[in-house]
Amino acid sequence: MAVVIPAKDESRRIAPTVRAARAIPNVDLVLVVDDGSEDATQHVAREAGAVVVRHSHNRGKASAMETGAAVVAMRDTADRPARLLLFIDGDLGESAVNATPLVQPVLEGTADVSIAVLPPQPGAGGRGIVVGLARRSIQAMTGWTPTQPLSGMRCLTREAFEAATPLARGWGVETGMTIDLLTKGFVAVEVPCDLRHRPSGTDFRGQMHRAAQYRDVFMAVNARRMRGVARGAGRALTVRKKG
Ligand SMILES: O=c1ccn([C@@H]2O[C@H](COP(=O)(O)OP(=O)(O)O)[C@@H](O)[C@H]2O)c(=O)[nH]1
Ligand SMILES: O=C(O)[C@@H](COP(=O)(O)O)O[C@H]1O[C@H](CO)[C@@H](O)[C@H](O)[C@H]1O
Repeated sequence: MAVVIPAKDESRRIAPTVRAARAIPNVDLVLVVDDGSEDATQHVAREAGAVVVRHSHNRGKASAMETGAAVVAMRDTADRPARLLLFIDGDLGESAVNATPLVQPVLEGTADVSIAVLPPQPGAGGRGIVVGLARRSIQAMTGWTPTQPLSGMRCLTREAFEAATPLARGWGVETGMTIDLLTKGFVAVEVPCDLRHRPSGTDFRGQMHRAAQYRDVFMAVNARRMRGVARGAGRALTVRKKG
């Protein structure tokens, strides 16, 4: 199994995150995708035992995830099944080992994607606006109501990952992935995990982050709605022709 960690300017937390990821059972590859960091993320991650690849420019989280999955595929071998992909954020620190419960349902085949549900995070300043948009959109398009639709800690099979590509850009990636997988018949499950991350507060920086999240989730949902409408129109056309 491979742990893929998209990381932008995470030099303060990436070392404990990598070490904890290496302690997750069945993990034989920890890959950090340095997404154009301006700090020492790549060096710190390498020293902690990760394989590191780097974007020369910042391309956003979704792009870092795609790069990570592509690099893992290059390291998969023909004599073994493709590695499961466990995506985690770079700011989890030691708590990253608590992503372990995500693996079992996917390994056993009871789910194609497992998604971490985090406990309340001290210092979190969100008001549920982006979360609400993502949750309602997923619910409307798939019938499934996730507790934490934006949660980025996810384990999935290679097959499910490929079915979810191309990923929605930036912060829309989780919402887009959930919609794409469920509409294609894959099974998702939420799993409580005792993870701690650096939450966005109520300061200007936090609000800017939420604005970007809102924009990306909105765009991911809209693109999928349009596709749904186009498919619907295609079907209607076929039915008319037959009639
Ligand atoms: O352009 C970016 C922005 C963020 N990240 C990484 O994506 C993960 C999630 O980002 P963050 O923790 O800032 O977002 P949150 O989960 O708090 O919304 C972290 O490992 C970041 O370093 C990235 O790879 N590229
Ligand atoms: O930035 C935040 O505080 C929220 C998004 O803002 P809102 O609470 O929807 O206004 O998103 C974060 O918190 C979620 C949990 O409530 C996590 O699932 C997200 O990964 C995190 O970005």
